Amino acid sequence: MLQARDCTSPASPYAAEPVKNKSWKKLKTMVHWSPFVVSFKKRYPWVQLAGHAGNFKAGDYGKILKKYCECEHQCLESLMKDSLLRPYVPGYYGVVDKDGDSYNQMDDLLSEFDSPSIMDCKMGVRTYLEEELTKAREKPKLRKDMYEKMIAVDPNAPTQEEHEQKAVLKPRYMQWRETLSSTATLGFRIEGIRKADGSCSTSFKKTRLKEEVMEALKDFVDSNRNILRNYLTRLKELRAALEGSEFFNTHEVVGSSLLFVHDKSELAKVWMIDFGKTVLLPDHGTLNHRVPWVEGNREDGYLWGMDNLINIISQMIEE
Ligand SMILES: O=P(O)(O)O[C@H]1[C@H](O)[C@@H](OP(=O)(O)O)[C@H](OP(=O)(O)O)[C@@H](OP(=O)(O)O)[C@H]1O
Ligand SMILES: Nc1ncnc2c1ncn2[C@@H]1O[C@H](COP(=O)(O)OP(=O)(O)O)[C@@H](O)[C@H]1O
Repeated sequence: MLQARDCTSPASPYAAEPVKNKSWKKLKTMVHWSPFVVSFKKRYPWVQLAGHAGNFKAGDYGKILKKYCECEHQCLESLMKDSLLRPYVPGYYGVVDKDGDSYNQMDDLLSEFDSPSIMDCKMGVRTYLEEELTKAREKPKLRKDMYEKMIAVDPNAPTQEEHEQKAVLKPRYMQWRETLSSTATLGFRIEGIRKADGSCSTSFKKTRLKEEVMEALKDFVDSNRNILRNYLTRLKELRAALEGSEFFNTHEVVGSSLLFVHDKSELAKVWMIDFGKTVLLPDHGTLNHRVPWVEGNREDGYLWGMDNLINIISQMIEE
């Protein structure tokens, strides 16, 4: 597991000067935090565990700004009207313009915690939209960056042809990531963890087996069963809310994460985040979220992943 020294910094919503990142460039290997909290009474480092670099800035008190995405804006607006799911997503406060860019303003989920430990779990069996598959067939776009990311993990993963092209197609890369991790077999994967002691890791790309996931979760909560119990209660409540939610039943939820946050008071909560690839189904369609995906049915395996996550945590509590 990577230690804090392996995690690069800074670039934070609270940094006095934005770091000159190639914005939109992926951040995956970075966990950044900064002590430059300007708009908060209580000073705490803000952590971005995954996602696109340069995507976040500080918002009003207790709020953050995430680079505007129309899809996410629409979802968050609908979610604010979904009484069942609203408690499980960051409160949304509309679009804000800052320094020439537009942002979605939402609650900072870390603000109620004292030195929080954080985990990002990407939900579902599929991490790309069906339309990305169609696009890749109609207009194949070779991705050198994804080839580079692939060989960094496993130099033998690309095919002969991919080696020659030094590039791969996006769905191929995404599927490879799904089968390498627990996405394909458990319906969720750990993307990153930052613990209260400052240690952080995004090295879960090969965390695939149930036992490996359990090991990572155990380390995340420092073997504290009370915290696990609190997470379990929250996850079960969230699952019940999802099953009854109009929004959830009518949307394909892809690439969305559960953000786990706890602190030493044993307060432990989970929220749904990242709705950049969550889309309303056409023609009043609905999804079951548990049946296997076959191209065309748009199933995402979200609830199947949730069931597995709940079972794993239950087993950890019993053991
Ligand atoms: O995690 P790694 O292996 O770095 O791969 C990333 C993630 O899957 C991103 O999903 P997420 O944003 O949910 O983390 C995805 O962004 P999209 O959401 O745009 O599909 C990136 O696609 P590109 O942005 O096309 O590079 C892809 O390169
Ligand atoms: N509302 C929030 N409150 C606190 N942290 C957040 C919030 N939204 C996102 N984050 C942090 O930022 C990371 C990336 O968020 P995400 O929405 O997945 O970005 P992207 O769309 O760039 O993938 C998460 O793993 C989490 O650490």
